[in-house]
Amino acid sequence: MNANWTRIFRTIEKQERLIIGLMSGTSLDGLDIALCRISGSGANTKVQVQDFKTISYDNAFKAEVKSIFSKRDADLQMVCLMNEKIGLLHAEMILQAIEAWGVKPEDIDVIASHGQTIFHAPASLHQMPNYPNATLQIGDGDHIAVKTGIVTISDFRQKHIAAGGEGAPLAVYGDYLLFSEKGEDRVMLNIGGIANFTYLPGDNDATKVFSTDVGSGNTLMDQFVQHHYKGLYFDENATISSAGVINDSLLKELMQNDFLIAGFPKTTGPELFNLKYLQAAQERSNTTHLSKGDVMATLCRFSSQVIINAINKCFGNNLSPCIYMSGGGMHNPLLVKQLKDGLPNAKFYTTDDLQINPDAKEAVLFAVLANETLMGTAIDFGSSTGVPSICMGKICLPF
Ligand SMILES: Nc1ncnc2c1ncn2[C@@H]1O[C@H](COP(=O)(O)OP(=O)(O)OP(=O)(O)O)[C@@H](O)[C@H]1O
Ligand SMILES: CC(=O)N[C@H]1[C@@H]2OC[C@@H](O2)[C@@H](O)[C@@H]1O[C@H](C)C(=O)O
Repeated sequence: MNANWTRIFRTIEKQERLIIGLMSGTSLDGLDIALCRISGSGANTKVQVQDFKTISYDNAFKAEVKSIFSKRDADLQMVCLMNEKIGLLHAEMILQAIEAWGVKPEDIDVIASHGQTIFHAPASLHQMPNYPNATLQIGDGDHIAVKTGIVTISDFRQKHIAAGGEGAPLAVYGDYLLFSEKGEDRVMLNIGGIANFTYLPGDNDATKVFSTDVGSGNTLMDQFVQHHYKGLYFDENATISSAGVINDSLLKELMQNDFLIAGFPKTTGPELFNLKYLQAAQERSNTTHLSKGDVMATLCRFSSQVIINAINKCFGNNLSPCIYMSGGGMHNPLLVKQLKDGLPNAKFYTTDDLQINPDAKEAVLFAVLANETLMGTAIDFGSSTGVPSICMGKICLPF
């Protein structure tokens, strides 16, 4: 038998597995690396985050990824080259992180690699008859496995599509396994480039659980800042947006999109929410003359309003869910204030209150998905929620 399988069987038999979860999201800021101790599986999963680090991408690399990111006319050779380059870079970053933590590669059982999404095209977005839901993550897992010598599970989203989903959000699985709590209606709200949430009903009924994207979290604000403010990558602490004035006409036009009124679950990306989307809304509302600060103030309000509307739609205005935030947008004070003002009945927390560092949460969820790939059994999420009962990921062997 190939010795890789002996190793995988030993991993499966262990009481506790050391799994590295990786996430590199739509913000393209860097690679999140979470070293997780995971025991059990399914509803008995226990995770302890032993170490966490985000290793930033340098500007030249960000520019390379941006040249092919969510672009319909991307250079195909560059896509091909970047598939290898991202895999190699992620492997180097993992080795750098574990060296800093004093951990040896042979102590790690598995790496769970999300890769870098470069295009997300659910049927609702591409609107091409006779083509399925589609999504593409690059940064090949074999490079990570070979360079680190660690079994790597990668490319989680394809199985979700094969089983009838849109390839996202995958947070639903880990959120359900780690954070469901009897007696408490929970919303696990992640404000990354795209904002999404998982609904966890207090009766723990898996058939009611779902996860959905709601719209732009930070991506429109980030894109606007990067385009108009030389040298800035995002609106740190909402300095720019706080100084601007919300323009109601522009806000109203930003809210006019079929995606925002479609039912749950649904997914999207910067393929929809981009500077062209903003430009079209500005033209429709005659606000192309608006100051940069006022545009930023309006974009921040747009992000908070789509989140508020989606949570209200899920709970009705009178219910009082507990909202556990994660993702970079929870560090934006203006956005969070608007959420709190707009959802006065909700109680706000962060996943820190559930012992998971909010910046690490998505990387941890991929570690949990890899644990399920090895150990899990199907969970019945019912037929109505768009959450297929499956294990995901491709196993890449080191030799
Ligand atoms: N102090 C801060 N003030 C304002 N915004 C912030 C702050 N810190 C982080 N952010 C926002 O968070 C973003 C990074 O978020 P995050 O790392 O969660 O994104 P991501 O993982 O790439 O997204 P996704 O979940 O869509 O894949 C930054 O680009 C910025 O917009
Ligand atoms: C296709 C893709 O990469 N989608 C990401 C993105 O970032 C946030 C949102 O859009 C979410 O749908 C998803 O990531 C998280 C981790 C998910 O699948 O749950």
